This record gives sequence, C-alpha cells and structure tokens, in this order.
Amino acid sequence: MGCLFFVDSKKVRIFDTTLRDGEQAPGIDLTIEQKVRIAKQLAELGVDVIEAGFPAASEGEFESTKRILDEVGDKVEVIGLSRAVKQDIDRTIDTGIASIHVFIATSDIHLKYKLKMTREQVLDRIYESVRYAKDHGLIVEYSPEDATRTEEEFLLKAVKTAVEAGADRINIPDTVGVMHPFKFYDLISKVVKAADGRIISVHCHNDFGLATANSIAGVMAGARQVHVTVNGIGERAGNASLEEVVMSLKKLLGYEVGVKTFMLYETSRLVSELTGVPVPYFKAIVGENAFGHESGIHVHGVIENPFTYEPISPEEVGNFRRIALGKHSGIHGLKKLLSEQGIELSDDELREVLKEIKSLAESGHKVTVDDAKAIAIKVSTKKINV
Ligand SMILES: CC(=O)SCCNC(=O)CCNC(=O)[C@H](O)C(C)(C)COP(=O)(O)OP(=O)(O)OC[C@H]1O[C@@H](n2cnc3c(N)ncnc32)[C@H](O)[C@@H]1OP(=O)(O)O
Ligand SMILES: CC(C)C(=O)C(=O)O
Repeated sequence: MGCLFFVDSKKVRIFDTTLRDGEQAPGIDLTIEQKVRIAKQLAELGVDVIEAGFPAASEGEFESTKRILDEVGDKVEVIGLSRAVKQDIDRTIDTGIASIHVFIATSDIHLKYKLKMTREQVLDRIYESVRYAKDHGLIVEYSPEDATRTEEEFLLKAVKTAVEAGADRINIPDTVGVMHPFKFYDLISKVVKAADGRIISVHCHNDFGLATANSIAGVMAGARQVHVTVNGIGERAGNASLEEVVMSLKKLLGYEVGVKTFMLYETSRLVSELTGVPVPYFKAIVGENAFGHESGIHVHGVIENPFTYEPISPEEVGNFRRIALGKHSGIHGLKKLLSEQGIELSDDELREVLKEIKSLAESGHKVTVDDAKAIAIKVSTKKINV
C-alpha cells in the first residue's frame, strides 16, 4: 500500500480541458492560432495541466498540440487525449508530448453498445495501453470512461489494473453527470484506497447542474486534481467550471491552487470571444451580474461594507461591481450615484427623483444614470451644471 502523502496535502492540481472536452461541444471548432492563444492565457493563469486536444483526431489537432507544446510546454504540463489503441498512442507520442491521457470505458453499456468488448478484454486493453505508453517514457493518466455508471467492483479492478501497469494518475470521469456529491464522495474514497498512492483526479459533467459540487466532493474524499473548463464549456451541459472550482476550493474549503484568480474574468471573456459562446449573465464568479446590485437594501449594505452582500470582492477575480437603478432602488444608492456625477440633492428632492425613477422603470424603461441626472436637474431647486 503506497503512502497517501498527497491526500494530506492541501494543494489541488488544476487540469484544464477547455481545449479538448470544452472544444468538443457542438459548434466550437477553434483554429490552431485560437487554441494557442487560449493555451498561453491558461499558462499565464497558472493551471497545472493543459489538455491540448486529441492529436490522433485530425491534422489540426496534431499540429495544435505540437504548437501548444512549443509555446507553453516549459511552463505547464501539456497532455493529449488518446483512445486505448496503439495508433492513437503512437500519434500522441509523435507530437513530442511528455504526458498522455489514455481512456477506455468500463461501464457495461459502453462495453456492449460501443466497444463490443468483454470486461476481461477491457482489463487487458487497459494494461496493454498504459504499459505501452509507460514503456515509451510518458507520464500516463488513465480514465475509466463512464466510471460512475460502472459496477463498482469492476471499476476498482480497472483502477488497480491501470496502477499495476504503471499509471501515474487515475482520473475518475462522471461522463454523463449522474453523480451527486455524497455518492461521489463515497466512490472517490474507495478509489483513493484502491489506487496505491497514485494521484486521483476527478472529471465531472454538469447534466444535473452538479459538476462543481461533485468536483469539490471528490477533493474532500482525497482527489488532488480536478478537470475543469473555462466558463464550464463542454459536452452537453458542459464540464465543471474552472472559475467555480478554483474559488470554491480556495475560499470555501481552504485548499491551495496555483491559479492567479484575478485573471479569471479576463480568461473567461477570452474563451467566450474565441469560442463564440456567451457567458451567462448569472454565471457564478465571472458573470456580468455576479457582483451586480439594484435592490435598495443590498446597495445600501454594499455602500457601507461590500461584504454585506458579496462573498468575495470582484477585484479578486478580475470582475466588476455594477450598481443599477430601477424599480427596486433605494435612496442611499441614488444619492451615491448622483454624488459621483457631482449632483447633491436634499433628501426631499432625492425622494422625488426616486419616485420618478421607480415609475419610469415600472413602465418598462431600463433606467440609466443619465435618466437619473435629467430627473435630478428637473427636480432640483438649485441650478445644476453637469
Ligand atoms: C468522453 C469523451 O469525450 S471521449 C473523447 C471524445 N472525443 C472525440 O471523439 C473527438 C475526436 N474523435 C474523432 O476524431 C474520431 O472519433 C476518432 C478519430 C477518435 C475515431 O474516428 P473513427 O475511426 O471515424 O471512429 P468513430 O469515431 O466513428 O467510432 C469510434 C471508434 O473508436 C472506438 N473507441 C471509442 N473509444 C475508445 C477507446 N477509449 N479505446 C479504444 N477504442 C475506442 C469505438 O469502439 C469505435 O470503434 P470502431 O470504429 O472500431 O467501431
Ligand atoms: C475522456 C474522458 C475523461 C471524458 O472526457 C469523459 O469521460 O467525460
């Protein structure tokens, strides 16, 4: 039984798969230059691993993997995905990469309808593929695809087979996102015990909106690497979101991550721009509304102390606070916004302006600071020069 030293450490490796699983999302086809640009940003951000792509999939994937290796391979571990087939592994080796992510499914549904293999054949293939990659000097991460729908005893047998073959890391994918945190915690706890001291990684999909929660549960159970994508992009409902996993681990659970969190917002926007996929308005951490406030009670609290209604400061993630005017506004917020425009009104005048703002908003108009200024000039008994 190898020592579980890494489980005691609080350092969690961030394995970014934006350029592989993220890019697999229908409609996302990045050019080589776009992939290189994102890889440079990820390296600067401070992720531990960049999954550059699937080199055997196409000439473009082969070339982009090589380019990314050339551009950032000295700063970050660059890895390529490969099926458990020799020609895929050889093609990945031909890129010059030092790390390979070998996967083959272990669930009965994938064996029966996709692979047309028996469990024994899959175990043999796991051993052969991992051993072949290790014999070529690679760092090997093995994934039992659809692990969370695999009969548990067989899954642990697959994990042990990969470890016996020399796998450096074992990644447990919740491939179709069927886990909840409590069940995933129990499963990862068993995998950690079975993996003889190898680093355990988790790869969670968001089909029930639980990818981030499941990822955190996996870390609490002993995993020390998490697969993530920027903005949570990926197959179907996407993957665990880098920004959510990083900030949850760091701020809620006190784990160490190497990511420069103040770059999260700019990284989110870069990936959104290059993939053409917008960031949801309400997206945690990097959404436009993640630090937005309109309600009078909230704005008043934020003016006095932002932590009354913000769990973290927007600057910590490179995002921005946005104070809006509307039907929910209060006098403290209005006073501050007008004061920032050089307009000081009496309390009675402020009340009058606020009343007109609420009425304007309730007519369906999106109220702006300019609207507030115009109303204030009309209401004020003093001459206002702005
Ligand atoms: C959970 C995941 O995200 S897995 C990663 C998915 N990513 C991708 O598929 C993106 C890139 N894929 C591709 O470009 C193509 O699928 C390729 C190049 C890998 C294979 O293309 P094709 O030869 O046309 O096969 P196709 O994609 O139609 O079918 C997949 C084949 O791989 C086999 N296969 C699938 N996964 C594995 C695996 N992990 N190990 C070994 N064989 C596998 C299937 O059984 C099927 O084999 P068959 O053609 O002998 O029936
Ligand atoms: C290749 C594996 C890790 C994967 O993407 C999945 O199972 O979701």
